[in-house]
Amino acid sequence: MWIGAVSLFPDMFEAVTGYGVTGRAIREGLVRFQCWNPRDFTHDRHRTVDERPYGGGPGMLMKIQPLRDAIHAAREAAEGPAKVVYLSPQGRPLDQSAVDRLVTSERLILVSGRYEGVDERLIQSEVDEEISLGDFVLSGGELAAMAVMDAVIRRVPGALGHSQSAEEDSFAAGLLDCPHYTRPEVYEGQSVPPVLLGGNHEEIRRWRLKESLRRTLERRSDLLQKRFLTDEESVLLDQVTGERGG
Ligand SMILES: Cc1cccc(C(=O)NCC2(NC(=O)c3cccc4nocc34)CCCC2)c1
Repeated sequence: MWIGAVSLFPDMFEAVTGYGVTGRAIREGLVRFQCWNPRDFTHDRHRTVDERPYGGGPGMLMKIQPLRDAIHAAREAAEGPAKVVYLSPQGRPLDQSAVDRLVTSERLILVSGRYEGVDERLIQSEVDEEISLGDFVLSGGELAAMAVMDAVIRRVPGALGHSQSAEEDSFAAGLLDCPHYTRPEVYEGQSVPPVLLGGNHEEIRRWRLKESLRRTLERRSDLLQKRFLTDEESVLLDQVTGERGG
């Protein structure tokens, strides 16, 4: 997989390219990453990347020409059709289904905004889709771009090696994760659920699934609305509902 980023702060991406599973996937060449800074595509002495908004108002917008030229440079380097994603609060909220869709595009170009954003005509002419990290104010799109990179790279076959995490399975299956426990057996007077100490793997699997369903019902019942339940999950959810006096 090839990922290009367009950002005024390329060094920020070290947080993903330099650490953990994502860092290793890039180091091992499973994923190739390159970043382009619009400032390198300016032609004036002050290397200007921002511009006043028509109609007045506070703040600045990103200048069209440096951004457009940086995106075109990324397209050229992609050496094939690339999906251009603009990270923006006006975008479709990022969720696992969006991640699973993005990972099918062999080449992604992630564009991060700064200042108050970018000219709408740049979005119309260059951007395939807008994605949002959530409904809050950020200083730039880079953290959103890195969240997309992390989630997408984890889904590249081979990136997780043998340590496919349990979280991966449960959330990818549309449920919240079950509670986890490790040593010591008693911590501040609280002990570990006995089933986890018993070594009966089928019982442990069912307990974890039931606790995932309980937690999802308690904290994110919206996730249950849009998820098909297997027979086993329906039975376990009924038990949970009964235990809640629901
Ligand atoms: C709710 C709301 C309404 C209006 C503006 C803003 C806001 O935060 N505007 C500032 C910018 N925000 C983001 O880029 C950004 C923010 C949040 C999630 C994101 N997911 O991707 C990119 C994201 C846009 C241009 C530069 C930074 C937020």
